[in-house]
Amino acid sequence: MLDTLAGLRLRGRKALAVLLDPDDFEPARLRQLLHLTQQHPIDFFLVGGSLVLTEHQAALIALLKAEAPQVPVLLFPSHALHVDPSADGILLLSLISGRNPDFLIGQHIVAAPRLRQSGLQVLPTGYMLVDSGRPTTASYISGTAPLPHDKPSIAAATAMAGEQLGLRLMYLDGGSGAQHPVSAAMISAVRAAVDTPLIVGGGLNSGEKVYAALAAGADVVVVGNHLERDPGFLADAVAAVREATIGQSVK
Ligand SMILES: CC(C)=CCC/C(C)=C/CC/C(C)=C/CC/C(C)=C/COP(=O)(O)OP(=O)(O)O
Ligand SMILES: O=P(O)(O)OC[C@@H](O)CO
Ligand SMILES: [Mg+2]
Repeated sequence: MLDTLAGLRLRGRKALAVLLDPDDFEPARLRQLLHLTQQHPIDFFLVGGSLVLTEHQAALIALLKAEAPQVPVLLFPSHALHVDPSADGILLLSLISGRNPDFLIGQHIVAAPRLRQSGLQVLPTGYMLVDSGRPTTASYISGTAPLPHDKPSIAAATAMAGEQLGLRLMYLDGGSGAQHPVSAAMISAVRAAVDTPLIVGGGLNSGEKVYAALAAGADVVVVGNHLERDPGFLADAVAAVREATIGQSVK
């Protein structure tokens, strides 16, 4: 999976990941979305939420595997308890924008033996929360301050340090339902600072915002909340990803 992501970047091919929150799992609505992905294909499912209060994660993954077996499912965990061997891989997040040891290394120690046993592909990911205009669940739950929105150079140095420590992907996240997505200036500063694939998400609720994140240097964009509310957004997001891929190849 890491090679697939690195390959996307080398070929200038942009990718779309759809985030599904187990706590919002409604099988009928999910089937409708999965049906739409046949017309508008996506690259990955991310499964996770800042809390995961319900027991729906396994059922959600089972439904994805049954109805869209060709799309890889990556866990996007907020806690060691969320390791589930029925997915294909896991974004093993280290919250490098924060200074909470539990989310830098603590949860990882608790998860390590089960993770090894699970056979999941591990994708070591430098996870950076970025201020998006209001407190987000992820920053509240992790007890960390996000990176300042208007300081691309801090984000770039943070990503650089993450890469030097061996992390293989970087994820800039404005947080679920962000008021302002991560800025183009910050995305391009991080893009210039590291060679890893770059994932960007949070508040991408229009085709224009998806395109802008990709044009600034994201390799993968994540859409969650807005798609849960309006499945019709899938067509716009897929079109924006295709356009950004074409834009990349004519550069
Ligand atoms: C080591 C393992 C297996 C887990 C720890 C993983 C770490 C360090 C997580 C970083 C901190 C954190 C709370 C991340 C949240 C990531 C996530 C799943 C975001 C999506 O959830 P939201 O959409 O923000 O929340 P809602 O549930 O409110 O929609
Ligand atoms: O739900 P949205 O705002 O699309 O954000 C997706 C993801 O990046 C949040 O962690
Ligand atoms: Mg959510």
